[in-house]
Amino acid sequence: MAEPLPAPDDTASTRSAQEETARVREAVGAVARELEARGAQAGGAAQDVLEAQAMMAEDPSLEAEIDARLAQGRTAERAVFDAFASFRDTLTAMGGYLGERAADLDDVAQRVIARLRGVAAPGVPDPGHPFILVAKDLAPADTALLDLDKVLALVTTEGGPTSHTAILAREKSIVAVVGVADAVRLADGETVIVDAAKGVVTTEPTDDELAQAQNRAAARATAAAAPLTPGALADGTPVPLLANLGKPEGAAEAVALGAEGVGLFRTEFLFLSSSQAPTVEQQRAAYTELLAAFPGKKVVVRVLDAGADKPLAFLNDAHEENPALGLRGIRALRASEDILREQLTALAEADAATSADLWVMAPMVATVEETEYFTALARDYGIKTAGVMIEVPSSALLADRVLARADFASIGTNDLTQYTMAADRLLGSVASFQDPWHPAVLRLIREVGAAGRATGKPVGICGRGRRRSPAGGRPGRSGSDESVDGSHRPRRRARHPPPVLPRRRSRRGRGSPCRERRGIRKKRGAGRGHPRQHPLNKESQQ
Ligand SMILES: C=C(OP(=O)(O)O)C(=O)O
Ligand SMILES: [Mg+2]
Repeated sequence: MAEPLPAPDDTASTRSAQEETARVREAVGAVARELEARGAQAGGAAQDVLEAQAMMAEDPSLEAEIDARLAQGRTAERAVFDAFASFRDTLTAMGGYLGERAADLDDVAQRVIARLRGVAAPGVPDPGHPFILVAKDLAPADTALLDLDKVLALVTTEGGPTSHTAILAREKSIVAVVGVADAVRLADGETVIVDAAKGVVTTEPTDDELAQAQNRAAARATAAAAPLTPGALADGTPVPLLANLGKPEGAAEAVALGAEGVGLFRTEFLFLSSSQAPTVEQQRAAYTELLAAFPGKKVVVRVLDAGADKPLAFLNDAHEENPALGLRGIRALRASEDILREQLTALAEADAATSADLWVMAPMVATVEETEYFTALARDYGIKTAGVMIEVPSSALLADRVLARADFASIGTNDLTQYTMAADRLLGSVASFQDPWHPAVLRLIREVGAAGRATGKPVGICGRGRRRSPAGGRPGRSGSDESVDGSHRPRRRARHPPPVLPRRRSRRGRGSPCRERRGIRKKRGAGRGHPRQHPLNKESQQ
């Protein structure tokens, strides 16, 4: 990636405001179309991200900001530069997920300015051989179309867990470690090992370390190419690998990757992209498509989990200071029971039309009483297997009593960690607390496991925390309910919000090769300048 373009001079334009406006419109339109085209080429989450960037480029508020500057006699380049910078500051001040969108805005501005100047937009360099790309951050448009034969791994000095670089790297299984501030000291041509599983970049590796890294990468490549077998622990204990899906379209890929069923199907996608609840018919069609892909297999569907990171105006438009502690999940559904009843109707109808083994569960259940409420209602609608998610410490602590009423439980480690550690899962500044391997979280999980054993009820795990064990990214080796699909990445919901008045969005898609805010091992003072490439061996993900 080339250096960012120099800031345009702040001198008065020699063109008329109308001429400059026309130039800006042309450049912005061209950049937006190019981003859309790149998105269409990349598909998946990248498409959503790039379409969101295209929307950013053409945001009316931004246009007004640019026009105001043009009216003051600024050049098109300077007006774009300043208007985008002002938007960037707004987003940065908001922090967290939105703060991390600021980098996306920079990329759009750079592209528009490059267009206005008639030069190429900054992009990924091509040194003509495989290399490790070290950059401040990478534009989604570049991450989405990275040539993975050339780019062995990616290290960024900026960006957090919810940066688009991180999200897209996960989707493309790019070995990546983001937020490594010390990486500015890496020098061109230096050999390093990028270990995304540990989140560590090792400089000056010894021959032994290099050999070990190469062996691990080779072992993972072999595992990835091995025939699919049912999920099992190393000692042979069977643990079915169940997919984690956010749309029925992900089912075919999950099956191809060895999914033995579905451990979590998030139904939000049907709701979050529209201003009103989908009809029973629409829902039935979606659920039928999903269930039809898994004949005879277990498919766990979660009823709508709205609120907090997945706001739904038609369900709850009240302002809440702490939405994660507010009317969300089963609480919100209970307050709008007709929506829950319709969803259960559609699920029961889809179940009747297919031969999958449908299990239905409620999100954010905090009490025994809520368990009773949901399971009774679900059974009224003919749902044969009704359970709850354990993602609030109270239900983990009462798991024996919860499981006495439910047919099964599924531990949602994302929220269970958030609530146990009192750390907003969307907030980059407390991301280090979002560790499902924390002993406090593990203790709660042990409670639930013990309750499952005592009651003879199945207990699964459907959160997507950081995996520690090397699973080779191969579903059949994972031995857990980890996702093999990842369709609940950013594209899991409506289009990305424009930069003004954005909506909070959840981040998902963890358990990936990408690691955040990690360090450099064996630092050494090397020259500055970025980005740099490092021909080297690739240390693969977990
Ligand atoms: C699976 C979970 O639910 P979500 O991530 O959708 O909140 C969880 O909380 O672990
Ligand atoms: Mg949850």
